[in-house]
Amino acid sequence: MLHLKKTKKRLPKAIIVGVRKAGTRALLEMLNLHPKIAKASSEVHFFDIAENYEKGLDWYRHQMPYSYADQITIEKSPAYFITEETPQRIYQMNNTMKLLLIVRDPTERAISDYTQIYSHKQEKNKNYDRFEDLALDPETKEVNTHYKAIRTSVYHRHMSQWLKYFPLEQICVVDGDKLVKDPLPELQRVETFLGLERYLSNKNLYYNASRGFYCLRNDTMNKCLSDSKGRQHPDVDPKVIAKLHHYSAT
Ligand SMILES: Nc1ncnc2c1ncn2[C@@H]1O[C@H](COP(=O)(O)OS(=O)(=O)O)[C@@H](OP(=O)(O)O)[C@H]1O
Repeated sequence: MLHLKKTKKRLPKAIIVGVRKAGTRALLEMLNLHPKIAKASSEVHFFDIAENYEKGLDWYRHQMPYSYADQITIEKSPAYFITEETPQRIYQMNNTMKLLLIVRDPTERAISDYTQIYSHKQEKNKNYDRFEDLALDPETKEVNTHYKAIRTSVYHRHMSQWLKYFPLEQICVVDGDKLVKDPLPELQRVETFLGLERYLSNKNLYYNASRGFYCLRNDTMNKCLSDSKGRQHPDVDPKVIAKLHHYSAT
């Protein structure tokens, strides 16, 4: 009881705003190994879903974990990054909010996004188009810039909305490809950005060869992320990949 008295639900001081399929869950879970971080377990979707936003800040606070005064509450909702209203809404709540954005090679991210939807369709025994057929315009055979998985990967377009409200110093961009290969340096950059003492070390991370990813450990547990992370991507026609790479680079 005494313990509970010291804790309460607090609004986040940092938010992982996206990008979907870039490693948002890995980033949140890894940061949560730090004793000064308290994470909201599920995606809250407060700022991007009108129905939730209308419930107000008390509702939002209620979705947060209990935390001590010296902890940083953090939530992740990857759809925030691409939802136009979100930057202004976060700014209105707290213009000192620290924003974390994790990105990944845009073409790989688009294929990962496709793979998630494909896998959900398969679970329901539904057919789904090939990635190539969605990613290219059926007539011109050029990149289909209307396809959502491709639009989401145009990071600079979404970023410009955030920069209308927040200075770059308030946005920490994490390299999702580096977080997969060698997570600690990325995590240490985030610790510094959040004003936290260095705590995370290689003791908190171990490579699991069968998963092909780093997994997490502290004094009481060790765990890998769920199987929905690290799905096998389809073999995509290299010509389509080349077109997408070219599109991202221009
Ligand atoms: N340590 C570790 N373990 C497992 N997975 C890891 C890890 N680090 C990064 N990733 C990558 O995270 C990708 C999923 O990204 P998100 O968590 O942002 O997806 S989601 O938007 O919340 O659905 C997921 O993408 P896919 O491989 O395409 O499934 C992973 O590559």
